[in-house]
Amino acid sequence: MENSLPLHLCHVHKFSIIINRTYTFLHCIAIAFLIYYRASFLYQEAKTRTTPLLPWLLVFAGELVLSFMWLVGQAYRWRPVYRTVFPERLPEDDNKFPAIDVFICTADPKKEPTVEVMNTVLSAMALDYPPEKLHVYLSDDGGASITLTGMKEAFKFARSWLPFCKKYGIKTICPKAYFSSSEYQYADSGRAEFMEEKQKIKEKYEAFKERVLRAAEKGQAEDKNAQISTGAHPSLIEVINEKGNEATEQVKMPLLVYVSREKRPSHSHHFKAGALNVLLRVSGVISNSPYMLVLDCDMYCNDPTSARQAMCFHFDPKISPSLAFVQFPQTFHNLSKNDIYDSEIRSIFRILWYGLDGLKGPVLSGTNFYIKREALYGISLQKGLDLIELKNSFGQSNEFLKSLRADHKSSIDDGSDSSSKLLPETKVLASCAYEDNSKWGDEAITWLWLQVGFMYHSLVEDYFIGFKSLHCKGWKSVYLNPSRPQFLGTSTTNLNDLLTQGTRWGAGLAEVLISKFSPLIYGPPRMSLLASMGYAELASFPIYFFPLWCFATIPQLCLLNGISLFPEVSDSKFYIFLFIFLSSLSKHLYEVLKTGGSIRIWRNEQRIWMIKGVTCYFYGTLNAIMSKLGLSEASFVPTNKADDDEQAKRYLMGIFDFQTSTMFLAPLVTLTILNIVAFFWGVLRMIITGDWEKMFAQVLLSFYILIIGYAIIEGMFVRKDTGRIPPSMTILSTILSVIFLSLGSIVLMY
Ligand SMILES: O=c1ccn([C@@H]2O[C@H](COP(=O)(O)OP(=O)(O)O[C@H]3O[C@H](CO)[C@@H](O)[C@H](O)[C@H]3O)[C@@H](O)[C@H]2O)c(=O)[nH]1
Ligand SMILES: [Mn+2]
Repeated sequence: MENSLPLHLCHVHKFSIIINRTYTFLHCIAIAFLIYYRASFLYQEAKTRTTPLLPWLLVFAGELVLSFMWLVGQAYRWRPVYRTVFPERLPEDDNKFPAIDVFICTADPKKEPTVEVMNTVLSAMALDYPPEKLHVYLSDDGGASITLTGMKEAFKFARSWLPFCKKYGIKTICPKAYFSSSEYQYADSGRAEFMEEKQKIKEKYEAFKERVLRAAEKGQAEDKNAQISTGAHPSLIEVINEKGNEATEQVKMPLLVYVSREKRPSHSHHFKAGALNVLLRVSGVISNSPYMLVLDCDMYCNDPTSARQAMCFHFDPKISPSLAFVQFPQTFHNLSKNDIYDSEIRSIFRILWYGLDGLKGPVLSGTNFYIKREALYGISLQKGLDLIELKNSFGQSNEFLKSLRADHKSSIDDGSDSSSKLLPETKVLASCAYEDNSKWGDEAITWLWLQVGFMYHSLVEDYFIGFKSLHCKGWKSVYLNPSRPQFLGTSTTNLNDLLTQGTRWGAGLAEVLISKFSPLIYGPPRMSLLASMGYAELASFPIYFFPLWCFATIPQLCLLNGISLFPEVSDSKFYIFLFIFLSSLSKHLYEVLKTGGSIRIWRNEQRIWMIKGVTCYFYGTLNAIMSKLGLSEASFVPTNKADDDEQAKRYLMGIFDFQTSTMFLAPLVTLTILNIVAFFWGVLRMIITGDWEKMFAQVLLSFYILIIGYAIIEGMFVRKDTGRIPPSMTILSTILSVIFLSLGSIVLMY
């Protein structure tokens, strides 16, 4: 019986497909008309033209970029699919399950508080999976003693926490979340024994937390002058489970390993991708599980069943051979109902990934995925392998090379004491020099199979490896978004963090876009055109800066100079523009509403798209170009996961916090001022001349920008709190707009 029932189902959403394709068709026709209208202007004789060429060309270029983005984005709308799984149909015998290594990365104990990181560790240890098949590795790029101390404390607490979760079938397996959730308050509250035990565990948790916090305070003082500030430290690997204690242990515990790789200023450490590659090697010689779960340090497991859910796919012989990973969405515990910054990155996880799942599979999303080890090694482990080739690719460690053999038994399986025998080897594997003369992270395409691990080419290592090393090589992925969030993380909830993160993503994506791995060039020979288009839209996201800057400045400048850029309202061609404008807005609104959103969420998404477009996408593209020219170096500044009360409060109340750098504020405020001036001038002009048709489109555009960006006007003129836009910024931006207007008007005259 067991075998006849499917482990998972895939539903194609027919209704969405019909709506989406009809919309694509109609919008396409309208865009064709638009292009025809703009292009025919160029064939007019110069003398008969009523509009100067330059602004016309700029706006046309902006429209072309927008149309291109829209077109490649249709890939996501072509065939969205939704999946369900039936973990209860998996084999009952624990022995049949493959082992899983969990990789958790942390980098900076100041930005990533140790107690939170340990909560993630504890939640991963408490996954509903045979404990002897679960191995949890924490990579500590900060090399901070507090993290190691924290792990030892966490392990002690896990001895009580894991049995408690198991005994009572606790769903919220992250202790911090559990003790502040309703599951704690109400579940099973009738049973005295349960309540008593729960109280005891809570006390133990509090004590654990206290110890870690105290150690952190002490550690901060010690670390101040030590290695952590220089970013250099030797490698340190420690297996936390004390050997010999196992017999006395009441419950079996998953293996817990601390890994801090060596860091030297002379060696580029390649940020998270570098950390993950070290984890791959170290775990390779210790547990060598065929599957891995990758987690950011702030992404805790919110449900014990994700591993079994993922296995529903990895167990299916029909799709398993080509399946690289199962991706769960990133979901967050700190979101406000009025998510003004779109911290949820809503469209990605609620719309786009379903679309890709119907083509080739979702993009690897950095965290929350169960991936096959073999897919990351870039070779088929079954085949006979040449030793020299292997050393050239994987480095010199014989122990590690042994782990590549299909018949290899990991040191854990064969019962040998991993901590004493293998630790010297793991130190070598975690050293800076190990990757010299190897293919780890290498993006060269000299020989198709010669790339190993996570790629170093881009700051969005997740996107890049998913594209280049997995999907382009024929691997597939699936997207699973069950109604109960399986993982919950901390999202950026203030403007400064959001834009800093956005700039990093923008730079990473633009890096890929302008490289030889640009999805539209590198993709189509290796995967379907539609899937390449999906990847291309993401990679091109940063270039939204161009149309957004054009549309926030050129029509306004022209308006102030009495130059019309769009057809008059009485001209039938005006309706092409109106149709395109309204059709894109309403399609966006439809998608938001269909996925459970509201008009307010739609407004928030429009606004944050504009804000990011003129700031971080612009700077991201700039960074990518600079680093391509060798003028600057990439940097990965981890986001802040410690809460700032004042900023968090503002976010929860839906109020923008403008405490960010001039670099981000100046463009926002300048463009807003420019649009205020243009709008009022335009209205005045309409009233005075009585001719409202000629400039209607331009006035409407400014009006739209102003109502969507009203929060900025409020920040400048209405608010008095510390999160407002400082008056000095308003003055600076006014000066900038005057300069822009004067220079622009001079250029327009020629
Ligand atoms: O040198 C570094 C820098 C970062 N990290 C870790 O990488 C993770 C992600 O960093 P975070 O600061 O949270 O960045 P986000 O922008 O929130 O991360 C998103 O974007 C990254 C790519 O830019 C992906 O790797 C992440 O999975 C994705 O959640 C965290 O666990 C960090 O500790 C390291 O291990 N080493
Ligand atoms: Mn993060």
